[in-house]
Amino acid sequence: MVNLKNIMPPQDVRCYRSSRNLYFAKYFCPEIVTAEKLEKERHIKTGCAGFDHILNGGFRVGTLSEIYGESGAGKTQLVLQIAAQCRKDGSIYICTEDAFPVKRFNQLLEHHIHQTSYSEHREKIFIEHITESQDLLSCVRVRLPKLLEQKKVSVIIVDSIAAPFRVDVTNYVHRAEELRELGILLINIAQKYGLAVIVINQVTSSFDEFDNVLPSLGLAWSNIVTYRCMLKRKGLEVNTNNCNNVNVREFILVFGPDLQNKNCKFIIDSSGIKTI
Ligand SMILES: Nc1ncnc2c1ncn2[C@@H]1O[C@H](COP(=O)(O)OP(=O)(O)OP(=O)(O)O)[C@@H](O)[C@H]1O
Repeated sequence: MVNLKNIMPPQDVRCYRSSRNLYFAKYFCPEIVTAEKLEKERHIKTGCAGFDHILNGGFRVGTLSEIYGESGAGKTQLVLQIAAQCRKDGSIYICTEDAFPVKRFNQLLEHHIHQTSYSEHREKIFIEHITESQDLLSCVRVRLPKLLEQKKVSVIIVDSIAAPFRVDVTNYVHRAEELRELGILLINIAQKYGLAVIVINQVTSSFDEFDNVLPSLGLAWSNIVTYRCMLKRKGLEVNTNNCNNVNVREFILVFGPDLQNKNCKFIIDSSGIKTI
């Protein structure tokens, strides 16, 4: 596994940072995502057939997807599984809360990757640990483009996007501006390098009319997200196969420009996520 901190900024990005106007011209004009364009794009599989079916093949390359849900709903499990089954190209995993869960990732690799390519695959995941919003922005502005010029990567995961922006928020306008810049930078990267960006978001203490928890970071962030999925804990249900109680969860596609709102139930075991 490779630490992103060792990667130096590219010359052109350093120039753009010194000139605010040029910087805005380069990074704040993302291409418009049309339905025709989406149709041609590749998908990053989730490693779970039921989820891929709802997402019409997986998370789309060139877009920014969000997975949100309460604690223990399985958000980290899902993104680890996505990183574990990206066999051909690498993945970038940015942790903003806990350390990267190596044990869980290795457990998933054993199920998704053949033993012979196990160590080779471990070399293809680039891990960064960032806790401050400014550090996250600087990583996305500078280190990610540098790395992506050198390595083929198919997915960037941020676990979670909320943590660096939830500490000591006093200036909400400034936070909204930072989130907007971050979102646009990530979408530009997704389109330029042909990869999918998947971020985990936490929930607020508010509920919608159906008693579902709401994602944090507000409207400023919601407007940037292309696909939004929710994971939900449903509680214990009897498994008809072995008559034991299993912890059932639900995957819900909340919105996507070209997809219907659908949902499915799933469980988590050592091999990962399975729809039921
Ligand atoms: N190997 C495993 N076998 C069975 N269940 C597992 C396994 N690994 C994880 N789980 C289940 O997944 C749940 C945790 O999922 P995960 O950490 O992905 O949740 P999360 O939504 O990311 O939570 P948080 O927001 O607190 O990080 C655990 O409560 C556990 O029930």
